[in-house]
Amino acid sequence: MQPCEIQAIHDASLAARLDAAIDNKTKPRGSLGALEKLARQAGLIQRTVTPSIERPAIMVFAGDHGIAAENVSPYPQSVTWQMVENFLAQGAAINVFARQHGCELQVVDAGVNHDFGPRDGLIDRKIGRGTGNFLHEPAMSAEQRDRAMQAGRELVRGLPGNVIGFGEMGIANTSAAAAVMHRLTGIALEDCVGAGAGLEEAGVLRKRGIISRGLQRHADAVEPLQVLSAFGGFEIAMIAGAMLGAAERRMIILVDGFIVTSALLVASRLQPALLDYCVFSHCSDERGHALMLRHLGAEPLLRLGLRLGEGSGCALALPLLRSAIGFLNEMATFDSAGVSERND
Ligand SMILES: O=C(O)c1ccc[n+]([C@@H]2O[C@H](COP(=O)([O-])O)[C@@H](O)[C@H]2O)c1
Ligand SMILES: Cc1cc2nc[nH]c2cc1C
Repeated sequence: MQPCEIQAIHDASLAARLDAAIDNKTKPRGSLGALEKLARQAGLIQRTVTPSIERPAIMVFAGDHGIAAENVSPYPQSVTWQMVENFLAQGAAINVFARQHGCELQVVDAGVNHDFGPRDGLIDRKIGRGTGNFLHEPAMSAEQRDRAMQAGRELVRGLPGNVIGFGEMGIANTSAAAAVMHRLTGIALEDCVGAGAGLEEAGVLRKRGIISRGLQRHADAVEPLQVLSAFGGFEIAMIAGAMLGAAERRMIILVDGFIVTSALLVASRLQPALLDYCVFSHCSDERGHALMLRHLGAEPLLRLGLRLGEGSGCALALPLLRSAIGFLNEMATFDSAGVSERND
C-alpha cells in the first residue's frame, strides 16, 4: 500500500471546550457515561464542538479462505457467495439493521471463490478466488496483500459521509483472525480460538490443532504485514486498508466483531493513531474477542452475545452514536434552562 500517515486526534484546547460543553448540560456530571466519551471523541475527530453524522455507511467485505479445506468451519465454503447473494437480495441481518438505522450498505467482493459476473450492487475488487491454505502456503502474496489494502483505502475515499462501519463475510475467517491475533498479541492460542460459526468443543480443539500447525509453518512471519499475508484473508486485508483510509479522512470508524477487530490489530500496528478514530460497537461472543479488545485498550459499547459479523454490531451501535452527538448538540445547559448547578 502507498504510504499513509494518520494524525492523533488529541487537541488540548478543543478537548477542554468539549468537556466544558458536556459538563454544562443539564445532568449530573458524567451521568451520560459512555455517551459522554463518545461525544468527546466525535468532536475531537471532527475538530468541532458540534459534531454531526452525515450519510453513515457500512461496508461488508467478503472473501474466501483456503484453510476452509481443513474443515475448520461448521459450514461449507459456498455459504460465503450464497450470503453475498443474500446481501444483494436485502435478506440478511445486516440489511434489516442497516435499513432500520438509516445506514447505507455497500457489499464488496474482496476475494470470494465464485464468479458473480457483473452485478448491480456488488463492488468487484476480487483479489483472487479465495486465499491459499495457510497450512501449506502463505494465504496471500505481498503483492495481493498490498493490492487489497490499497483497494480498501480507495473505496473509502469515494464515500460521501463521515461515519463508516466495517463488516465481513467469509467462511473460515475466524481461523485466519485467530492466527493473526495469536501471532501479533502473544495471547495463548487456546484463548484466541473459538467456535466461529458454531463448532462444538471437539471441533474447536481440532481447529486449534490445525491453526497451531499453520503457525509453525509460518514461524518467520512476525511483522504485522508478514502476519497479514501469512494468515489473513483478502477481506481482512481490504478492511485494514479501508480503516487506514477512513482515519486519513478523519471519519468515525465503527468496529464490528472478532474478524474486523483482527484487521484493526494489523492496521493499528502500522499506524497506532488509527485507534483514536475507532468506536468499538460490541464485544462478540467469539472466544478471543474480549481479550483482543482488552489488548487494544478498547471499551465496547454493547454486550449482546452477538457472533454474526456482517457489520451487524456497527448498525446496532449507530443509534448510540446518534444519541451521543444529539445530546451534545441539542441538550439545554444549566444556564439556558435556569437549572441550578452543583454546590461545590
Ligand atoms: O463477528 C464476529 O465476532 C464473528 C464471530 C464468529 C463468526 N462470525 C462469522 O462467521 C463466519 C466465520 O466463522 P467460521 O466458523 O466459518 O470461521 C464469518 O462469515 C463471520 O462473519 C463472526
Ligand atoms: C449463514 C451464515 C451467515 C453469516 N453471516 C456472517 N457470517 C455468517 C456465517 C453463516 C454460516
